[in-house]
Amino acid sequence: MAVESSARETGQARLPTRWGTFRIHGFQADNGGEHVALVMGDPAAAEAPLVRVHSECLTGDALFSQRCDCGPQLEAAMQRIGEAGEGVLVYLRQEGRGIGLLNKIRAYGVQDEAGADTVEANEVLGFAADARDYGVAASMLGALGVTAVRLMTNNPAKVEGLEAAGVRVIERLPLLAGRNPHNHAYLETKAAKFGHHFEP
Ligand SMILES: Nc1nc2c(ncn2[C@@H]2O[C@H](COP(=O)(O)OP(=O)(O)OP(=O)(O)O)[C@@H](O)[C@H]2O)c(=O)[nH]1
Ligand SMILES: [Zn+2]
Repeated sequence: MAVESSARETGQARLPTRWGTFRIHGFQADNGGEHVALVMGDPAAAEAPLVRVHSECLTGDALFSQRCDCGPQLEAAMQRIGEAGEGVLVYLRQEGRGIGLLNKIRAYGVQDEAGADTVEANEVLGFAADARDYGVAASMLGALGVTAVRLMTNNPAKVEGLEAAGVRVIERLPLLAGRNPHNHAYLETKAAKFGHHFEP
């Protein structure tokens, strides 16, 4: 995926959900990528609003896959923003840690057939273990008037990536949801190889 460094807003609308009514803002990245941000309250006026930067996972977010923890994390983040009455969910279309949906499915196949873990499978296919870039997320937050955040994530590379892109991460808030027998080994690999924090 070509590196995306900035995005411009293309339109916005009401988005009622189970957790309250957000405004959905559409963004187009400089390489044509399409991303959205769900906004509740007036995060631009807050010192450091609650923010989730969520990487697209069609299988987990929309198709109820239990191979990962993405769907329950997405729900938990939206619930927490709804309870707070203020915050931003940046939904980044960086499927499969940036390699895309079809390559992620190939990587799942390598995991199933060759016993590779999530990192090894990407490497077998010639990809970086994590090909994501957070420049576009920083650009979207900036367009929404947000420069400092309380970030819901377990991933230290996401904190570093956002800070390198100019977002001040005041606090990291754990987002523990959706552990199950099918994703246990995947989550252990994330902790061992990417340093994800899974302590409560
Ligand atoms: N290439 C690849 N991508 C995967 C795999 N499993 C999940 N993903 C993708 O990984 C991304 C989510 O990354 P995670 O590492 O689970 O979580 P994170 O966003 O880095 O960290 P959190 O903020 O704590 O959720 C989504 O884009 C998923 O589609 C896999 O086995 N291979
Ligand atoms: Zn997932």
